Amino acid sequence: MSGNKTGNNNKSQSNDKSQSKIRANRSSDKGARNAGSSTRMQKPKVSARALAVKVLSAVEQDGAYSNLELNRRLKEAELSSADAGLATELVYGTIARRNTIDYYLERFVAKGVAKLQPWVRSLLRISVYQIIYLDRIPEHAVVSEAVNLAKKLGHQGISGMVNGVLRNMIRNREQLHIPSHLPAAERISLEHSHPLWMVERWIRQYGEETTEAICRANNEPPAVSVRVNTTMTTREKMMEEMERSGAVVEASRLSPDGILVRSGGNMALTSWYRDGLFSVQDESSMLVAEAVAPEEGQRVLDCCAAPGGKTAHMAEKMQDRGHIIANDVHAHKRELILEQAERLGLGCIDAVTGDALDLNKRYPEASFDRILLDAPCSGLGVIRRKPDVKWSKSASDIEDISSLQRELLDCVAPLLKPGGILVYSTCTIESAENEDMVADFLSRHPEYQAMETSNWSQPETRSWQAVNGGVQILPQYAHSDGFYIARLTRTVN
Ligand SMILES: C[S@@+](CC[C@H](N)C(=O)[O-])C[C@H]1O[C@@H](n2cnc3c(N)ncnc32)[C@H](O)[C@@H]1O
Repeated sequence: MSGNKTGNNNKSQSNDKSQSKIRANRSSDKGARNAGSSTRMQKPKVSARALAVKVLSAVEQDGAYSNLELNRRLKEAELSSADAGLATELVYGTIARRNTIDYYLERFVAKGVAKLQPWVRSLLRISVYQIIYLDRIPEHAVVSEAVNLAKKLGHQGISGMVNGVLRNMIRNREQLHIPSHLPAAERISLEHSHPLWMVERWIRQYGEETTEAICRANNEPPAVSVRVNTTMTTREKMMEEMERSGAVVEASRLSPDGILVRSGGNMALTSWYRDGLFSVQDESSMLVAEAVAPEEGQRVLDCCAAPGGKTAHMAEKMQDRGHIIANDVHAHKRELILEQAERLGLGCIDAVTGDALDLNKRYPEASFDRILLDAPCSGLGVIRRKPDVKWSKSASDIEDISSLQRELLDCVAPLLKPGGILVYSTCTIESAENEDMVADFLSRHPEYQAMETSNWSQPETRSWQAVNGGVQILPQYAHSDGFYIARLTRTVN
């Protein structure tokens, strides 16, 4: 019996290991391009592991965003591409697997993980991450690197403790598994490293099996995909050009404008990107403009537009003919929208700053053919890209953001022309922010109706759960981000 359990766990760990390997390859791809011509011979200012420890400590202690902190420190450190890849892997992997790692560490750290100094905790976590999830680094190397770093950052006592904990774990490796007899929520939370409250919430919404699939998918490395700027080229031509240069690409089955890039380096650093031939965007996110289906010459309102990915996609679909008002509450984000528009050569976008809750005071009733409300949300659909979201959000954040979403919908609803289309989208999988939100809106707005999802979706997406004119995309369906997209119309009075 126990042999079986261990067997299962080993299997899931080896799958996890191969997933991490893919993530590492992708990271070092990214590192290679990021490092660019500055791949240096001289000794780097800091090692990959020291950098990862500093980033993780800043995330935990100061609430820093892992991506910003990592990018800033990578720029300063000038690591080789391989080391930049390792540092990236250690930061994201350790954040993604934090629950599981701490569960294992807890048995070996005498005074408890919570009582450790933040940098020591981070050092132990990255070391356990390497031991469990990376098969390319020998265990003895993990221990000696950790001990050396502990000596450098602390003192002899700490390095001795680090040495003892890690060696003890390696000696007792058979203890590193999650008991299968635990209640489902607890087991999923520990095995796939998600907070218990989140797992319990998803089990209530989706059931155990789907919740486990969501959590497993959230630990996969995200795919790289680009959206072709159809005002400049076609998907076929773009794919041919990318293949000629050695990239491995395939056409997205979700979006007619999307290309999946299986290998080819950091797409945002290519001349194609600089010249505006494509944008880097997740496949689920590309479906939003598909649902809006803006037509040439129309007047479109994008209520919460920054940084402008979907605004630009809508402008491309309109062949840059018509008028899109791209609004965002943050003045500094207007620049981001303008940069996108300029890079992509799109002139029909008018970027404005203001609270979307005031849009009904700024524009006359029934003045737009299309409205996109890509609402601020809890972001629980993009955990693969931003694993910190798991640990930084709470159930009360979902309640707070839901009440803003409700107000936003009410405020922009009168601005749509009868017969027009309003798309409400989020990058979360929380029903309170998604189908329940739309059901509540429809119950209070008899002038609105849900539209058939099959009119805008691709054959691939037709089997996905469709409720109230909306499609709930879960991350395991097509290995794309979790999104909700609802398409509503205002009936002609
Ligand atoms: C999900 S993001 C939008 C992403 C964007 N649609 C894209 O595709 O690039 C939500 C945006 O809403 C903005 N936002 C938050 N509250 C807002 C409000 N009250 N009014 C207008 N914009 C708001 C945020 O600044 C953020 O940029």
